Amino acid sequence: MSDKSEPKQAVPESVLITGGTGSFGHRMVRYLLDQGSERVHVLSRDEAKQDQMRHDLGDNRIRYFLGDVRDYDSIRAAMLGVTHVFHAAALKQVPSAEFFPMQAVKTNVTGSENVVKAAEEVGVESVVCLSTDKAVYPVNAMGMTKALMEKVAQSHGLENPQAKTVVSCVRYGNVLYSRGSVVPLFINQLKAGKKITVTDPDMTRFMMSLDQSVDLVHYAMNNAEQGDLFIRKVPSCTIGTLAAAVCELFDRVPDMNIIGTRHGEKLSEQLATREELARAVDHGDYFRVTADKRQLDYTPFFEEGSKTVNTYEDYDSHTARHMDVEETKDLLLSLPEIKLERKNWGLA
Ligand SMILES: O=c1ccn([C@@H]2O[C@H](COP(=O)(O)OP(=O)(O)O[C@H]3O[C@H](CO)[C@@H](O)[C@H](O)[C@H]3O)[C@@H](O)[C@H]2O)c(=O)[nH]1
Repeated sequence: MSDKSEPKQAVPESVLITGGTGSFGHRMVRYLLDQGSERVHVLSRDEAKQDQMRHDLGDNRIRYFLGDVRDYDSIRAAMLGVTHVFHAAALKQVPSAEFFPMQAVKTNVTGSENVVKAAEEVGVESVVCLSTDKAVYPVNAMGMTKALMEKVAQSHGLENPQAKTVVSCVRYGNVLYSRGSVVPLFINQLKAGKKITVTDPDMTRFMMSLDQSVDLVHYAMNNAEQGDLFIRKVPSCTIGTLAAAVCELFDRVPDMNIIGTRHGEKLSEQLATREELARAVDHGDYFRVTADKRQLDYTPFFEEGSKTVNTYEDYDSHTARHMDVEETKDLLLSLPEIKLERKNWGLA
C-alpha cells in the first residue's frame, strides 16, 4: 500500500529531547533552533556534556535538565511546558548491555515506560521513541531491550484508547560517524599508521547520516498515528566496501587486519520483518508500520492468520540495495565531520 498524500512538515514549537547531549540530540537541537523552535529542553545525566553543549550552542532557547529516564520525577519536570518529546536516551552499546543486561532493562525499557507515562500525565502531544535495527530478531541485550521499548511504546495506545499523547517509534540502522562507531575508528587507525581492524568484510549494515535520522524523527513527529513505527529506507554496504571507501578518501592503500565477528554481532541486520512489511504503508522515503490493533482480544492471536505475510521478505541488509565504493564515498563525503577530517589531512 502506498500513501500519496502530502506529508506534514510543521516545526514543533517546543520539544524535550531525552539523552539530548548525544550525537543525535546535539544535531537535532541545532536543527530545531535553525527551523525556529521557540523552546528546546535537553534532559541528560552528564553535567559536563551539558556544559560543553551550552558553550557550543549558546542559545537561550535551550534549557538543560539534569536527570535520568529511570527517575520519573526528573522526566516529568523536564516535560513541563513542551508539546513534543524525542526520546533518544538509551544504553546503546552492545558490549555494556551484554555485561549488564538489567542496566539496559532499567534504562531502555522501564525508562521508556516512564517517558511515555509522564508525557500522558503532562499532556504532551506526541512522543517519538528512537529504536534500532538491532531490535529486529535481536541477539543481544541491547537489541532485546530496544525491542521491548517498541512494545512499551505501542502498548500505550492499546491500553489507553482515549490517550492524549500519540506515541510512535522510529527504527534506523548505523549512523555514520556516530560516537564510538566504526568510521571514526578506521580514521584514527589510518592516522596512527596502523592496519584497520575489519571484523568480517562480508558483514553488511544499513548506513545513513545523522541528518537522515533527524529527518526521520521529524517526519514521525508530524505524521504518526498512535503506535506507528517509521523506518527510513536506506541502502546497505559490506564492511569491506566501507573500509575501502574510507581508505580511498584518506588516500591510503587498504591494509586490513581481519579480526572476526565480535560478541553479540549479526552478519546482517534487519530493519523490518516480513510481518511488519505486510502491514506497512509506503511513504516514499519511509515505511509506516501501523500498530497491531488486536486490542485485548486474544482470539486473533490464536485463530486468525494473514495470507499475505508469506509474499514479503524481511528488509535485510544482505538483500537490500548495496552501495559500491563510489556511492559509499559520496555518502561519507556528505558528512561535515569527514570534510573537516580531510581538510585537516590536507586532502580537500
Ligand atoms: O573494529 C571494528 C569495529 C566494527 N566493525 C564493523 O563495523 C560495523 C559497524 O560497527 P559499529 O560502528 O561498532 O556499529 P554497530 O555495532 O553495528 O552498532 C551501532 O549501530 C547500531 C544500529 O545498528 C546502533 O543501535 C548502535 O548503538 C551502534 O553502536 C559492524 O559490522 C562491525 O562488525 C569492524 O569491521 N571493525
